[in-house]
Amino acid sequence: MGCVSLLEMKGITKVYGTTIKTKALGGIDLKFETGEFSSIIGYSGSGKTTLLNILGALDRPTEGSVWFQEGEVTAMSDRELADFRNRNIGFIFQFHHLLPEFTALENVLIPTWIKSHSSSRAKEGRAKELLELVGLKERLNNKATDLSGGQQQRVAIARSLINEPAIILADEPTGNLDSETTEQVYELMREINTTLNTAFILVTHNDHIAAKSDRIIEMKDGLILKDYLTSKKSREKVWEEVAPKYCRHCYEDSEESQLL
Ligand SMILES: Nc1ncnc2c1ncn2[C@@H]1O[C@H](COP(=O)(O)OP(=O)(O)OP(=O)(O)O)[C@@H](O)[C@H]1O
Repeated sequence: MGCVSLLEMKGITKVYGTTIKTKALGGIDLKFETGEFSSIIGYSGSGKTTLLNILGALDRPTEGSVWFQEGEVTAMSDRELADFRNRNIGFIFQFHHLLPEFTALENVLIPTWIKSHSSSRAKEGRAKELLELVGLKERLNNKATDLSGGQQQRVAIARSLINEPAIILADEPTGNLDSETTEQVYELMREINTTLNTAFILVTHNDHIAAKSDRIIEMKDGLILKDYLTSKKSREKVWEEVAPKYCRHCYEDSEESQLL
């Protein structure tokens, strides 16, 4: 049984631990399509990161299956998984995991050291183009440690794109950035989404970013509480419903907002 969506999970559960067990995901079915820009939201401990890690084949579910187009990801060996991830999925994390002593250009090229289909000159050319796309044309040869937090995250975004993945998974990509840089990083992800048709799935606590997504998936206790497919027109309406729980600015003093 294949799948026609870009990425699909069927009946996914995840239990951590052997003696003390924590059920992080309680049976999830989700489909993601090419070019979708989705945000996963929910309180701390609701299972967002666990879900993202399973979607990205960084972790295996306890039960259920994950499909990428026609192939079953959960049936792959660890070696096949590593190759699958490298070819199809880009990752952006809150802490960008750049190699500090390497330049911006070298950091972007790291994923290509494993996947070597094109010539190194072509790859370097593409890495330079991507660094230009993220506004770092003048910083190619700066070491990662000599860049600001926002610039480092831009390098991480360029790096996530180097193997032309169909999908980018981002866990709190703006978690440690100020609001202006957050907005710039969001705009950049959107530009990539529209120009390259790359699907994005973000785990975010940032209500501005979630509010602008095409789709908002709300999790609670390891389950999908709601899955809002929004058009530009309906986005405001959806957010009016979701915001009372997640919008820090609207409900700064509420007990629930402290959990975010
Ligand atoms: N490696 C692990 N071992 C044991 N339990 C874990 C592990 N990772 C997560 N959990 C538990 O699984 C549940 C879901 O965690 P997860 O990190 O997916 O939630 P989250 O919604 O991403 O939270 P946050 O917003 O705080 O990052 C939580 O109860 C958490 O304590």
